[in-house]
Amino acid sequence: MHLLDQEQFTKQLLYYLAGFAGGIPVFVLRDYARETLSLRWRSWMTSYYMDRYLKDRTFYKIQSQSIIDNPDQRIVDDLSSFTGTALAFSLTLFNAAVDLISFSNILYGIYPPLFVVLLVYSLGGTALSVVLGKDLVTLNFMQEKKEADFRYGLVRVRENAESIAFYGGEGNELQLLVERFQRAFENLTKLLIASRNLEFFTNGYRYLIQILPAAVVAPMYFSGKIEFGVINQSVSAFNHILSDFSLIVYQFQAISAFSAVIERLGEFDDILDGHNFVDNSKLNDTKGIMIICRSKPNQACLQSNGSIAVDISQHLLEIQNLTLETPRKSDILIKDLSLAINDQDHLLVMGPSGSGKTSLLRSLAGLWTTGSGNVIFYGEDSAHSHQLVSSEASSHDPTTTLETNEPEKLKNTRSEDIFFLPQRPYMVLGTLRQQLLYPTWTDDSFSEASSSRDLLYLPQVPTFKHQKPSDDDLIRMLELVHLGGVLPRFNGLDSIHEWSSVLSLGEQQRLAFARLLLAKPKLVLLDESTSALDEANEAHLYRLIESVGITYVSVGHRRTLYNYHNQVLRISKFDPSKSNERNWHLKSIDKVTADEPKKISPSS
Ligand SMILES: Nc1ncnc2c1ncn2[C@@H]1O[C@H](COP(=O)(O)OP(=O)(O)OP(=O)(O)O)[C@@H](O)[C@H]1O
Repeated sequence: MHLLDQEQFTKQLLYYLAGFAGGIPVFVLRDYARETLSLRWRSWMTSYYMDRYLKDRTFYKIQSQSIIDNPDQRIVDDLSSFTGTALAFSLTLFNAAVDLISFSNILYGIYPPLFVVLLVYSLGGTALSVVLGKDLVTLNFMQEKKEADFRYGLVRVRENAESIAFYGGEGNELQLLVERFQRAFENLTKLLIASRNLEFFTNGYRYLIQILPAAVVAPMYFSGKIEFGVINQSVSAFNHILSDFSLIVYQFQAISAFSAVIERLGEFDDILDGHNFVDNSKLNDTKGIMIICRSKPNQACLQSNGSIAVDISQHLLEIQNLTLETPRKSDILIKDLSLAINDQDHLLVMGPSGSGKTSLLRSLAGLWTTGSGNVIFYGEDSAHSHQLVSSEASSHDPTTTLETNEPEKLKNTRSEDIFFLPQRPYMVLGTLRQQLLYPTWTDDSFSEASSSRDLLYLPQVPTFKHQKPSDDDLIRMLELVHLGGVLPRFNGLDSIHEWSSVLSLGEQQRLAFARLLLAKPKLVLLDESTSALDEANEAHLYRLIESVGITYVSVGHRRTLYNYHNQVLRISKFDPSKSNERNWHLKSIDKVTADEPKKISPSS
């Protein structure tokens, strides 16, 4: 025995210090590498999920069919915890496997039955903890949802701050928010109780077994079969193996939270892959509205029925026997509509509120496909000729579409020859330049300069035939739509503001027209796009778009709009008792104004 061996002590001290100096960088760098890997994985997954979320109008279908809650939270929080936890668990599993191999030998060498008892004990404990904690997965799932609902409530207050302030609706908002928080709070209380109950079991499981190795091995020491140090060795090996075998028991709460995250992401993934959407056309037993893009024929040719020779070389849009129904409930809005729109043949759609004017535009845009009939867009460029069918209608046999001599490709992208201006001008988050370029071009100065570019899954952005406008073009366009004053007010094109709050509705509508004039499509569908403008500005904008050769279909109520259109489509509310009658009629503007008492001229 070495008593008072200072030399050996110093040597051991130095070993310890050397181990310390070597170990610290290894541990720190291991954690750093794990975090970096998790971040890279998250970056890739986030951009991959966002790409699929925005593709094929999935975001619209999710919202309009209310299929899953809070897709935003799934992209932000769930993906982050999935990547972080998945990596952490993989490392924990790896460590446990290495640990198990190292210590199993030791314990098995000391006393094999102890190893077997430990194995049985931990398997039993794992099974019991799964039974006791089965509610935790559901509770964690609900907790994620309720927290996200509460946060979304707060975001809505921020987005609608002005309307709420005008209404003086703070009291109601507070009550609604408190209710949402309360739901999250109640669920969290249940979650805490379930965790507490599980903790009773986990702690009992952890400490009850502690006396076993000493109790079993100590008699062997007393009978002189083993040395005293072996008792400690067996207790230590026993505890290592216990925690390796008991990973599920000890980490049950983290595992149940992870399962909830996987469940939420799995659900989202199915939706993004196109499963679970309601196929309204199948529900309603109708064919669905087909949207077809074709290249324009060079000369007059026969129409598909082959009977009458019609010059369709000037056609931009043709609607054939369109019967439009609302989604799900399938109330008929428009019955058997057929019309054609030629170049510079501007159509005004009128009718009482709720008759289906906006819905007609929705069907032309492919957002609503419930009903039957065909919508054919004629484009200039055969390279852009394709059959555009929304995903609901795409389940139909493509051979049932119109006969055509041209090859038609199934594709689900919007033709750049058509532009839609929705009823509510939409302002994107970003600079004034981005507002103007939207949606035709992207301002990629940020992503090109960004150092994280390589980490992201970059979706392919379609290229457009028009060249991207220069800053001078953008400034000229702002002046053209009478928005020149906005530039000095907000310090140029690079300024970032909450544009939907800092610009008046009329200014936003003018900005939307600037986008339209920059994109110069062949055809634009305008849904009450000048409703917030004075008559002089309205007349100015209509003349501008006509002068650059854009043909337009407008929805509106004002009679001043007669001045800028050639024909009027008047839709009346569909009467189910006259289900075979059409609820629309088309008149030339001269006939309409002759029937009306007085044509109203703009004050300009
Ligand atoms: N998502 C939907 N599901 C079912 N019905 C809908 C949906 N959206 C709108 N509707 C209904 O369809 C009908 C037509 O709506 P639409 O917005 O086309 O009317 P509109 O003629 O444009 O009215 P307004 O002039 O008031 O804007 C309305 O009765 C409306 O309630």
